[in-house]
Amino acid sequence: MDTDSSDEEIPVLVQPGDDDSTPELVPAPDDTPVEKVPITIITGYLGAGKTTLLNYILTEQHGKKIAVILNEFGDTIDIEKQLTVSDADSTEAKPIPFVPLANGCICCSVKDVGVAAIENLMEQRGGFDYILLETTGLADPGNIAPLFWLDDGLGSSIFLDGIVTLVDAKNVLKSLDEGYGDENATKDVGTEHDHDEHGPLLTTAHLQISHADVILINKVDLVSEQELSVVVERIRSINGLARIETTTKSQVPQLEDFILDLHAYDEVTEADLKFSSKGHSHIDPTISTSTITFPSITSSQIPKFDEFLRTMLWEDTLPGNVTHARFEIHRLKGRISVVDGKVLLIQGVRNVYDMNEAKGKGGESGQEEAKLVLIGRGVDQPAFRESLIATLASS
Ligand SMILES: Nc1nc2c(ncn2[C@@H]2O[C@H](COP(=O)(O)OP(=O)(O)OP(=O)(O)O)[C@@H](O)[C@H]2O)c(=O)[nH]1
Ligand SMILES: [Zn+2]
Repeated sequence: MDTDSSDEEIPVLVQPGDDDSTPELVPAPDDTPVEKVPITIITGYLGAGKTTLLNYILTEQHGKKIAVILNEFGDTIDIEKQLTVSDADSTEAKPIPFVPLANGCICCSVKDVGVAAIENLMEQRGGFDYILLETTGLADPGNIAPLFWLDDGLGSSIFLDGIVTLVDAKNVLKSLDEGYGDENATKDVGTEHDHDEHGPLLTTAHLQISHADVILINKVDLVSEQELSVVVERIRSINGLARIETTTKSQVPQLEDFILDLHAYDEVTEADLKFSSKGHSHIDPTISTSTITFPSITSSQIPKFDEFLRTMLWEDTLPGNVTHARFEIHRLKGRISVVDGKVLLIQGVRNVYDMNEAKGKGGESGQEEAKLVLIGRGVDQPAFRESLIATLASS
């Protein structure tokens, strides 16, 4: 089942001159400015199909030399089998062992996805032009994503292209409701100072879904159509921004639409925000997506808007005199129109955010509605909009 029927028959991207099965990409000479290498984070609960997806990508024609990074050991699935385990206890100091794979791809494995490991990988420039990172099943992508989403340092050679989350159609509801097998599951919102032992359960499955740019609901062969629609609805209610696709054996119809070159962090289009505006739902008790709409702001209100974002994301509170319950923001996207015709694009992961001016003009000058989409816990409170409006109006 395709949950996004708007696009079909999108042509496969072909590298110029690539007409056989062994694409040759010419490494850039040392003195030319090198393009940033995209990294896609592949996350998903235990056994959801991450390794199956990587194997699938590596055998498909995509005209890219992909470096695959696995941050898990002891897995017995195909890719892992090809790894030399000699460096299993020390990946920091030694060069990362690379294993050549089909299609000119390479595979390496690091125990912890540390900055050092990636820098090490980047020294092999020219050897690859895309990085796929498979996280362990219990990883919280909100902790990993900001590592690759920086303005300097690593960010100069790598950019975060997107987060893809695999979901096991058969087990995901159990994971969300019971935190099955999940040592990270918690009922607290926020800090250790404010325990709420009766709050709804926050599981790793929630975190992986809430941070995703693309969600692949895999193993659809194991569920009925009715069960699947319950799963789709639940996931959509948690993350109203992500693109959702259903798969068997992780076989995505188009790699370029769902995995590679998503550019999920450098553009915020109106289409990106359209799903989330279909009203609020409370299907999942823990995480939801909420959209705040408001009129265009003036240039002089931009610092006020920034103050709202900073307070919300860095201080976990809302500016202005509003009362609100605790909240926790995982993902944020916005298009804010300014009356002079500019459009500001906002992107956030946890407490990291970025505000840029859109390259082209938005809609009609000053006519586009401003829209801010929040994904997280407790985001569905009217206080968010009240605080924003009050902060914009303050002097
Ligand atoms: N029935 C069915 N089985 C699948 C599907 N996709 C993957 N599997 C199987 O599910 C098991 C787990 O798949 P993996 O790709 O190893 O999952 P993973 O997310 O990498 O697992 P971990 O790394 O252990 O967290 C394997 O035995 C796969 O063959 C599917 O669509 N349907
Ligand atoms: Zn795996």
